[in-house]
This record gives sequence, C-alpha cells and structure tokens, in this order.
Amino acid sequence: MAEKICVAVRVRPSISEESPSGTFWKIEDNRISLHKLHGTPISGLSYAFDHVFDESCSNSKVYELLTKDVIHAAVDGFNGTAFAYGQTSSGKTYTMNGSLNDPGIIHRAVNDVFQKIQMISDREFLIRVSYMEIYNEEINDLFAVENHKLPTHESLERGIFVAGLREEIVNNAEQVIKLLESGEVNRHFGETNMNARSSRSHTIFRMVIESKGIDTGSGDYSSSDAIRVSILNLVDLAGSERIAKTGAGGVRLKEGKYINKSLMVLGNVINKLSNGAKQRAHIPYRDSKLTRILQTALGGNAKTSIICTVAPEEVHVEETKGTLQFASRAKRITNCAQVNEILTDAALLKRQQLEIEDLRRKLQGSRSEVLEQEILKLRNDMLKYELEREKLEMELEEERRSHKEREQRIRDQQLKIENLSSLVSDGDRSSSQDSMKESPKDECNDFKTPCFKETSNNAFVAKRSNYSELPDFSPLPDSFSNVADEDTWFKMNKGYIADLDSLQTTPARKVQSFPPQDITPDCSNDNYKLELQNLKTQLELVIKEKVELQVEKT
Ligand SMILES: Nc1ncnc2c1ncn2[C@@H]1O[C@H](COP(=O)(O)OP(=O)(O)OP(=O)(O)O)[C@@H](O)[C@H]1O
Repeated sequence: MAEKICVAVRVRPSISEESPSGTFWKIEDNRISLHKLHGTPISGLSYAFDHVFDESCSNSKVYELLTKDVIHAAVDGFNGTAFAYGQTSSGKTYTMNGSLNDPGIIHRAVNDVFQKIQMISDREFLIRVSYMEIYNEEINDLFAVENHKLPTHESLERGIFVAGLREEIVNNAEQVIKLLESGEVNRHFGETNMNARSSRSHTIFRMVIESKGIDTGSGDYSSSDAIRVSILNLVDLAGSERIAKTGAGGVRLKEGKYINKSLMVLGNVINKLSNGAKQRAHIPYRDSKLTRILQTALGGNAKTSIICTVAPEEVHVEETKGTLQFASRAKRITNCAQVNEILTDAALLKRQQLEIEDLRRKLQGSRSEVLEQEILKLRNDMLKYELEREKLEMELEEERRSHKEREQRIRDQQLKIENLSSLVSDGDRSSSQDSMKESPKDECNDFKTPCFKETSNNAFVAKRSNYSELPDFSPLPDSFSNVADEDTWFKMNKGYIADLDSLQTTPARKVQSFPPQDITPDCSNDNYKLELQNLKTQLELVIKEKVELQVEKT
C-alpha cells in the first residue's frame, strides 16, 4: 500500500546560555516556524510535519507517536526503518540510544518487538540482530571488529545485504541490549568542538524478524507454511557539520568529509524521490553505502519514519533550516510497503501440489465432457444400428414368410399336377381297359382329393395320336396361370411327360371351362367319372392330332 514517509522534527534542549538576539524557533502543534524575536513569523520559514517535538519531549513520546507503528508493522512482516537525521550535536544519538532515565528508540523498539511477539500465539518467531557502521565509506561489523570493509550485495532472496556481517540469533530483549552495548564499544566516536562525543560514523542496528504460522493442520499453506521475513533498520546517522564550526582537522576532517558526502548523497536521493514519479528515473542509491543499504527504506518496500533533530540555538539557524528543508522533501516521498512472505520448500511443494490437483480437476472435467459427448454419439449410433437391424430382420422375416408361401404354393401346385398326371395316365389305362371291359362305377374313389383352381379361356393341352374324337369341352383348366406360372410348371414337371416338348397352345379348340364355383371339386363318383371322361376325350384328341401330323410328315 502506498504511503508517505512519516517525518517528525525534534528540537533538543538548548545547551547555550546565550539568549536569542534576533530569531527563535516557535513550535505550534506539528508546525515549526522561525520567528523574529518579538514574535513576527519570518515568511517562508514555517514547516509542518507529522509531528514536531519540543525540548521537553521525551524519547518515550517520540517512540509512541513516531516509531511504534513501524516497529509493530515489522513484527507483522513489513520492512521498517527509523532513522535520525540532523546536524552534529542536535540529539540524534540521544534520540536513538537515549539515556538511562529515558531509553531511546532502539531500546524501546527491542523491548516492544519481544513484547509483541509474546502476544502473538499463532506464530513462531526467529529474531536475528546485527549492528554495523559506515565509517569513512567502509562498512564495519560492530559485533565483530575483525569484520571490516564489508561489501554490499544484492540478491533476489535477500535484497541488498552486507556480506559477512555477523547476525546473532536472539531470544529476548536483554540479550539484544547486551549485544548493543558490546557493539557500542566498537563504534567510532570522536570529540569535536560541537560534540564531546560525536558520532563519526552512521550506525545501523538491524533486526531480521522471521515468523511462521504454527501449523494448525488446516492444510492452508499460506497461513501455516509461508514465512514472513521483515527487516527493521534503526539508524543513527552521523551529523552534518561545518568544518569551520567543528574545527576538525586531520582525522576528524577526513571523517567529516565522508560524513558530509554521504549525507549529501542521501539528500540527493531524497530530492529525487520527492520530485515525484516523472523525475525518479534514476535514484542515485549506489552513490553511497548509506543510501545503498537504506534503499528499500527510501521509496521502496518499507514503512519508514524519519526524525530530524535540530538545535534550537540561533547560531545553528542555517543548519536547522537545511535540516527542515531535508525533512520537507522527505515528507513527499511515497513508499509502498507490503508483507514479505517467503514460501518454504514445503509450502512451495504444497502449493504446486494444489495447482497440479486443480489442473488435473480441470483436465478431467474437460476429458469427461469429451467422453460424455463420445458416449452420447456412440449411443446414438447404437440406436441407429439397432433400428436398422430390426428393420432388416423384419424384411428378412417377411422374405422368409413369402418364400415359405411360395414353396407351399409350389408344393400345392406340384401335388395338383401330380394328381392331374395320375388322372391322365389312369384315364389312359382305363380307356384301354374300357375297350375290353366296363370300369366299375365307383372307380374314382381311388383318387385323392385334387384341388383345382379357377380357370380361364387359355389352356395347355397334351396331345396323343390315338384319339380322334373332338370333345365339346376341355376338362383341363383354361390356364395354369393361377395354379403355377409357366416356368414353375415346366420345372416341376420336367421329364414327367415324355413328349413335353410338343406342348403347344391350342387356342382354336372349343373348350369348356369348369364353373368358377368348382374350386374344390366334389369328390363324388359321378364327378370323377365325368372328369375322367373329359380327360380321356382330351387325350384321344391329342393322340389323334399327333398321328395325323406324323402321317402328314411321312
Ligand atoms: N532531547 C534531549 N534531551 C536531553 N539532552 C539531549 C537531547 N538531545 C541531545 N541531548 C544532549 O545533547 C548532546 C548531543 O547530543 P547527541 O550526541 O545525541 O547529538 P548527535 O546528533 O548524535 O551528534 P553527532 O552527530 O555529533 O553524533 C548530548 O550530550 C545529549 O545528551
């Protein structure tokens, strides 16, 4: 979330016994203004900040109003930075380190961090601390003097970090305070005209706060496995100084030059950042170790508060004006702080497993859709084939049935033909016997029942040469078409009648049809006799014709 850097001004108690002769700084609420001795405000020299603390303000109040939120946020996973900026002897070290009676921000922060951790029951914490100084543009480890001139590096995992810096894992505030005290011994102080114990280096006390949710077995990787890592920087800067005022020479002079140079780079960075996004193309963080280390705190992923200390004395008006202008620019800087969560291997694995399961579910969903479509299509095809099969079966059944009917008809016709043929041959026989003796009256009783069907005018007749008498009517059906078609008839009778080849139509003959009602003839003797007689006559006629033909040929 984008938020402005929190900036406060703190005015230390005056250490000068001289009374102001021309101007003085007046503090009203969160505003500090330069006034003329008799109360008139000087135009253009009035500044408003988040807080303005006067001489009487304690470190406790400064911490509560300015820094506490940053410290608490650090415990919750936000990067945080609090630093003190101001001219030499303005009270930076006093604000950060405090005194026995009024501990400074670092001590209060350390206590507060551990107190807050105690109150958080669903997370476990790991705190590491380090303490370094930038002296003459070199980084030294205040916990281990042998670690000096340490380089800065940058990595994706750690961001910008000082390589080789000792980090102490700590469990309580007391442990940290002791470490701080040991580190203070290694810090560069020096006496100047301005400050009997002047910080000759910038110091950075760093707490790395790692926390992890205590696994409640919910399986929620984000709450139980993700690790929050926040870095809290508490910075006591060296003060800018006028060489003329400090009277520095030699080592002090050299120190002063480095101090001023790095503070100037810090000022440039603040200027660039305060100019807004358009002119923030290049921020010269790399121009000094200080800005490089504080890069995240300045316009980055951190909650930052700056306390600018000023001296109230009239003699330091110009330095105070400079500090207030610096503070004003810093106030325009926007940071974007967010909780820093790092996924552990286990959390990453769990998240990947969840993603894979999710993808698999999606894939299965789409596959089942495809399969469902496929199944639907197959079902439709099956139904179609089933209908087709049923239709073919019905057709086949119909074909079988009609085939059976045809066979039956053929058998019937064959039987009729056989009966007819028998009648013909029997007639022939009885005819020859009649010439010797009269046949008995009930002769036709030997016949089985032939079935004759309706006849028409066309008729096939067989002819035999020994018959000459022309009958009045033909006993044969007018046509076989209703009994059997011609082909069938021929096939069924092949070889049965010896002179079948001589079969011919006899349209000229006078024939007499059976009456239509005679479909199933009466099997009485009279009928058979009559029928027999007809056949005999017919045969005789045929035989006669044949004989005549043969005579003609010869
Ligand atoms: N708010 C304050 N209340 C009481 N004494 C203060 C306060 N601020 C500063 N002092 C005193 O003023 C003197 C200078 O303060 P301090 O050393 O903190 O300045 P500094 O800004 O750190 O200076 P330098 O940049 O030289 O290190 C110290 O003796 C300190 O105790």
